[in-house]
Amino acid sequence: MALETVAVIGAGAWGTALAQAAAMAGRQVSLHGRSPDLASEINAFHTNERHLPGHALHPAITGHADLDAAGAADFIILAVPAQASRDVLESEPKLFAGKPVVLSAKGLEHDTLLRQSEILASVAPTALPYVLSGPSFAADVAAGRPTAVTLAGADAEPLAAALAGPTFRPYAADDIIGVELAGSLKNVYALGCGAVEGADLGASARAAFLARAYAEMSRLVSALGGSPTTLTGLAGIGDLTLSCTSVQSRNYRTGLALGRGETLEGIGLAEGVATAPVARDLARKLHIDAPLIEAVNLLLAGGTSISSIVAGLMARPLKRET
Ligand SMILES: NC(=O)C1=CN([C@@H]2O[C@H](COP(=O)(O)OP(=O)(O)OC[C@H]3O[C@@H](n4cnc5c(N)ncnc54)[C@H](OP(=O)(O)O)[C@@H]3O)[C@@H](O)[C@H]2O)C=CC1
Ligand SMILES: O=C(CO)COP(=O)(O)O
Repeated sequence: MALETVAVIGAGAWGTALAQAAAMAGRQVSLHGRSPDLASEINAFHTNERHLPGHALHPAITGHADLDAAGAADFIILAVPAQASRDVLESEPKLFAGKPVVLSAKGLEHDTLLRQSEILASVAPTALPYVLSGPSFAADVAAGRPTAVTLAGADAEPLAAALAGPTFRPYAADDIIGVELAGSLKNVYALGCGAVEGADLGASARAAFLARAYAEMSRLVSALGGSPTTLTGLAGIGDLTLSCTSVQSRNYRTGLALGRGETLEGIGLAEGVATAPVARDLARKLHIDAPLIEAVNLLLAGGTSISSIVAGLMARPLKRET
């Protein structure tokens, strides 16, 4: 199967960074947003100042304000926010039929509780699903800083090779479920870790939160059919650590602001806010103990102080560490 040309749908920070990585890997890239002004900016100036300021984009990237040119691409990368993926897929389902589609949003769908690959399967059942996840900030990828990610799907090696460059290293994997859940859940935990920091609860509390988040995530991944081994890799502990410790993460910064009692304006997309109630509902449905996801939901709902949320967590019955 030819993998020379790629259409990246979603010209936000991540879509633009992945377009840059694909172009640096030698691919011809069409980058599809929804603003004619942005398409003109990409074509005339090779920049995306709104979503990825300060980066010179590779000349192999062309900007588009519709999906017309995407049909000719050998494979597609979908990079719109998790709650927008269905709309985009449903707007042009034939575009995805029979093609490799790399899903890169990190979130679970409201109401349906579906993962991104489940949404793709429901809209375009013949599409070939792949999931790209792992510790990778758009600005780092676009700047050509060394980044390693997981690319999960059937026989993912050729696609990994098509995206690999001197500074972008995808590792092929099989476990779509585990990789998707890890990418989605880490955003919820990043909110919690940010809040721990924002409320000045200390570095010990943050490390405890991170370790217990890993244990909780392992329970959920196992119960939902993923492999806990996936969590030992880039998409698991790699991304959880990055997002729970770096102020570059919008989810972490959102948690920081919540912990400090500040407003959330200007931080940008924090996928964990939409995914937190979905993760809670999934855990409850499966009778999985998920106290940290419950705690983050309490925090997001407002009306309960952080100190009483933390007191509730600390007062839970003592148990063996599993
Ligand atoms: N930024 C990062 O470092 C990383 C992000 N991700 C994931 O990538 C996904 C996208 O995030 P990111 O690019 O950062 O977000 P941004 O906010 O930077 O960009 C979102 C993009 O999606 C477009 N969009 C929003 N809603 C719709 C819609 N309904 N239909 C079509 N297009 C839409 C926006 O268009 P418009 O500009 O017109 O509003 C914008 O181009 C998220 O799931 C995130 O978790 C994953 C790894 C790293
Ligand atoms: O997923 C990311 C890094 O791997 C980006 O994190 P934020 O969406 O929290 O900025």
